Amino acid sequence: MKVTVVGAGNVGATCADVLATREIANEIVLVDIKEGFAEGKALDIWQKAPIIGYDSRTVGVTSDYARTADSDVVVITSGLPRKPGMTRDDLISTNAGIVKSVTEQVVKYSPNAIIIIVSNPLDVMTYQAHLTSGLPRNKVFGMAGILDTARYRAFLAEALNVSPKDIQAVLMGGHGDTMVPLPRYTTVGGIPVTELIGKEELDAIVARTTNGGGELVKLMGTSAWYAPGAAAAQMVEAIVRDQRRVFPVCIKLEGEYGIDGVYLGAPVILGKNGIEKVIELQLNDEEKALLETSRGHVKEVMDALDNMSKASA
Ligand SMILES: NC(=O)C1=CN([C@@H]2O[C@H](COP(=O)(O)OP(=O)(O)OC[C@H]3O[C@@H](n4cnc5c(N)ncnc54)[C@H](O)[C@@H]3O)[C@@H](O)[C@H]2O)C=CC1
Ligand SMILES: O=C([O-])CC(=O)C(=O)O
Repeated sequence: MKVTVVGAGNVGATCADVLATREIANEIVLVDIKEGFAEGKALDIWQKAPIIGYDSRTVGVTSDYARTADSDVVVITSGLPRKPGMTRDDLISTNAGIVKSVTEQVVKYSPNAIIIIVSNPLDVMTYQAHLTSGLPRNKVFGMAGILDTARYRAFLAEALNVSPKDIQAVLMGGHGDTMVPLPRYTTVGGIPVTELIGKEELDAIVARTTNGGGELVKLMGTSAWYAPGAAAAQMVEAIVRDQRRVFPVCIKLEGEYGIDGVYLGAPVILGKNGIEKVIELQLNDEEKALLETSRGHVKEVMDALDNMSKASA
């Protein structure tokens, strides 16, 4: 299996490192626009192989997409991260151009690849990649839900003093302030979380999760990368190993949840064809209202992208 990761910065290099360390693909190509940067990161990861003990090969290139040809999966992380005081949406004008030009090169050399978008604003950059690639929705989708639920699971594990492995959770909606955590679907070793934690503490954890990216931006001056890179690698693994994992993923909804043509997080089955199935939960009225708010917000940003594209045409 051949996997390309575009953007050799914090998230892209971490993703490539997890892919190599866990031998998820035997060939991993890292691409960046900055001269020599991807080459250096790939070489460093390859030099870690004898120490940790893996044989996945990492190769770095500067904008040489011919070297990415016939990739099975491509992860796009290229683009600016936000700084304190910014929202993810503030990145739209710069990152839309980057995601567009990168996607053009990716599909030119790997027309059959499955594309996973990571660049922000996530839902709208996934829309951009879909517009540029012309790929069906099962082959171009975004990473956010695994990260958002991982944060939520980590906070809960700390509060309950249990292993994060035993916390199962799903969330929906856009990757931003309007994300829709679903505590009703959270279990701890099969036990509904509401039996183990009080409402006030759970509400505080949900609120911290919603602001999970912002908390790290404030602490570090740039956004997170260890968990995001690992989350993207976990999606690649589900695809290349045809695991049929159930994850929340950003996908174009086509009638599910009564929503058509908007990119939002929803639970799916992820396997060798990319998105194998969108799972429809029976949301209650409160959850439906939160999802509607999220839909409205993401649609506004999608419309802003359409207007930007018209203005520059
Ligand atoms: N979906 C999610 O949950 C998350 C998304 N992100 C987003 O991922 C993106 C990357 O974040 P970081 O890795 O921290 O940023 P970074 O600045 O460390 O790395 C970005 C890399 O993209 C490269 N790049 C820029 N234009 C390019 C082009 N045209 N072709 C190839 N490479 C290009 C840059 O040279 C840089 O090395 C940001 O947009 C960030 O907001 C970050 C964390 C989580
Ligand atoms: O917060 C950011 O800008 C990066 C991101 O999407 C996250 O870490 O959730």
